[in-house]
Amino acid sequence: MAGQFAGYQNEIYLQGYGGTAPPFTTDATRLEAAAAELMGPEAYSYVAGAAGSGATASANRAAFDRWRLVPRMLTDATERDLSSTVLGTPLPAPVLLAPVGVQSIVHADAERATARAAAALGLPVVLSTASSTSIEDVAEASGDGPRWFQLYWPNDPDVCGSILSRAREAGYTALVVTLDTWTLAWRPSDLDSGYLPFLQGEGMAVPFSDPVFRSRLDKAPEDDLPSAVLRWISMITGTDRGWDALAFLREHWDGPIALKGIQHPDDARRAADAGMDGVVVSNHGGRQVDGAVASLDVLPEIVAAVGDRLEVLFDSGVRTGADVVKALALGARAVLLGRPWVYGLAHGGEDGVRHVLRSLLADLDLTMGLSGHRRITELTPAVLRRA
Ligand SMILES: Cc1cc2nc3c(=O)[nH]c(=O)nc-3n(C[C@H](O)[C@H](O)[C@H](O)COP(=O)(O)O)c2cc1C
Ligand SMILES: CC(C)CC(=O)C(=O)O
Repeated sequence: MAGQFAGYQNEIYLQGYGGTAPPFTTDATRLEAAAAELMGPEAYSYVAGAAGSGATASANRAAFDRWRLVPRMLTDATERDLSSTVLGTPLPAPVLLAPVGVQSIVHADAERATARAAAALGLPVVLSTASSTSIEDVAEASGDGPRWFQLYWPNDPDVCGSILSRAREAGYTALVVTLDTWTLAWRPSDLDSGYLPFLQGEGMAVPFSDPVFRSRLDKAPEDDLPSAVLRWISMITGTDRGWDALAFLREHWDGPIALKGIQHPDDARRAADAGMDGVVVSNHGGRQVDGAVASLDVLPEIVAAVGDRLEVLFDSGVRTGADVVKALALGARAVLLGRPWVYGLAHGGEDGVRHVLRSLLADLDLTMGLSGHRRITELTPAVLRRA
């Protein structure tokens, strides 16, 4: 197990990085800057953008900086095993690819490239309902790789049931239900450019390939795109459903279910009361409520509230190996990574995503070892100090 991921460091040095594999950097900030040059300005603004003033997106990063690792010496951490099981899925490391919609605006290979890169490393993709590739096509690209499905919850029960059964059929094992985006937030950069990918039919592969959704339309999407898009958007927006409605999902999904976008311990308790298997503590990477609390700042209290009843996953702001260690030490069972691999996709399709993931895993592996930790279970709040 020694160097299972850290070996990528040697590979990079040996090939004289500067280098042969895209995207030519291992640093999250430079990666984003280089992606900005490659992507169209609208697509870049959409991916990088945040709600409002960007206060929550910045707060997500600042929260990591308030915690520091305290490395231990002579612990014999040369042999390391980062493996873990998350919502029933055995993983080589507790890292997942966060659900990210409309990947066709970033690279022509879109979700297929991402699925292949993740499968090569044994990390799960969480396929977005707003995917630009169908559930079945991504499953094929993912092959034997682990895959989960993220639901934007249609208020038409038959459409919802149809999408869920397709995902189960296609081998997606866990369901992530996103609750924080029942309507899009105020996003100034997209508003200023008037850019909303969905209105151009991007990110519609899941509903448009669904026979039950299609039966709800007067005209097929191929004949009347705007009406089909608006019909779908009207199905997934609104908060007409309450906590009781989770019973429907429990009935229609026989695998684990996690609720994404949880930021308050009482909501986490309600998730547990509703028989959910997990929550994802997340503020959607600062893309929804501007001024919302940093995701990492609420993680400890949510773990304290429900950590013994369900699995607490985490996202928003993870950029480095040390960030992963900090979130796991504060009680996260696993972390989801968002924007960085999307920038990798922009750079080099499958190779770019793989490079970003391998870089993060190598950094995580080395940070664990150099801090004196051999296993994920050794990460507790005791390995951190407040800065
Ligand atoms: C371009 C983009 C599209 C996203 N699409 C979805 C989506 O379809 N479903 C979802 O639950 N979250 C979506 N998210 C949110 C991510 O799953 C995740 O919560 C967030 O990106 C994590 O923050 P990070 O980017 O700082 O790592 C999206 C994020 C971005 C940047
Ligand atoms: C609204 C979604 C379809 C995409 C999303 O989650 C996002 O842009 O943050």
